Amino acid sequence: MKVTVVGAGAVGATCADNIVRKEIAHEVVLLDIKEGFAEGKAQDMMQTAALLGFDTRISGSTGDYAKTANSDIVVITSGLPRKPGMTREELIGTNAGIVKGVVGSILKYSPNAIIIIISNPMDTMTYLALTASELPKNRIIGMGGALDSARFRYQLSQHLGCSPADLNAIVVGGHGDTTMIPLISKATWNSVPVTKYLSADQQKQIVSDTMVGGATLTKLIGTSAWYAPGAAGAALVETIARDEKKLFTCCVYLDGEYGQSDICLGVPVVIGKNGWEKIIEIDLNEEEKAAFSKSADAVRNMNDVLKTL
Ligand SMILES: NC(=O)C1=CN([C@@H]2O[C@H](COP(=O)(O)OP(=O)(O)OC[C@H]3O[C@@H](n4cnc5c(N)ncnc54)[C@H](O)[C@@H]3O)[C@@H](O)[C@H]2O)C=CC1
Ligand SMILES: O=C([O-])CC(=O)C(=O)O
Repeated sequence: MKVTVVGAGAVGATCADNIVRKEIAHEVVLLDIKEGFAEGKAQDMMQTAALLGFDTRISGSTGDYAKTANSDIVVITSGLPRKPGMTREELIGTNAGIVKGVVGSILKYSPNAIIIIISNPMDTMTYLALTASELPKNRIIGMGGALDSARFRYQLSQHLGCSPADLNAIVVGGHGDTTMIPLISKATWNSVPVTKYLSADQQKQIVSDTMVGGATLTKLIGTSAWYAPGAAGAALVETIARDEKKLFTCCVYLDGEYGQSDICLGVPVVIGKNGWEKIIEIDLNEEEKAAFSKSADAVRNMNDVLKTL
């Protein structure tokens, strides 16, 4: 199994580090356009092998896509992160060109790769990657919901005083401050609905803190987060590499599911060796359905911006 991570910045390097530590692939290539940056980070990670005892090989490359040839999975993290006060959507002008170029270069050398998109605005970048590449829809996966769901479980665990591992909770819809939908009505703590233990005010707080999870960290750190985003990217790589058939919320192409078409949006999917293999349609209540449709409208408006660039 060979994995390429494009973008050796905060998210890309963390994702690669998780992949090598867990020996998810036998070979990892880290690629960046900044001269020497990916090579340096790869060497630094490789020097942890003797300390941590893993056998994965990681190497770096400055823009030489030949080194990524025959990758099974490619994670795209290249592009600008937002600064405090910005929305993810504001990154579209710069990141669309980067993502489109990277997808083209990757496919020249790895025509069979499954591609995971992390660069923001992620829902629109996933749609762009799919429409520009014309790959089968199952091979393009946007990473956002896996992260947002982990943040939702974190927020719930803080209020419930429990382990996030004992919680089952997902976020669907877009990966934007106002477009994501934490499904609190469906969240359970060891199969008991969490709503049984939380006041209406607490529930409201948890939902809104989850939605601005990325913005909150961007304000605290000065740039956007990377530990959980990198770990979420690696979790998707692991599920594909090991054909685990795990359920994650991912941004995938909808063709009538959830009442939406010609859009990539976050829904629960089964992930395995073929990429995303099956969309799971859960029953949303009226409020959740309305939120999903509003989220789709906002993402569709961003997709329309692509035509003007
Ligand atoms: N979908 C999600 O859940 C998340 C998305 N993100 C997004 O991921 C992206 C990366 O974030 P960070 O790693 O924090 O940024 P960063 O600035 O630390 O790293 C980005 C890297 O991309 C490289 N790059 C730029 N153009 C490139 C090209 N054409 N080819 C190869 N490499 C190129 C840069 O040199 C830089 O090293 C941002 O767009 C950010 O908004 C970040 C966190 C979560
Ligand atoms: O907040 C950002 O801009 C980066 C991101 O998508 C996240 O951490 O959720």
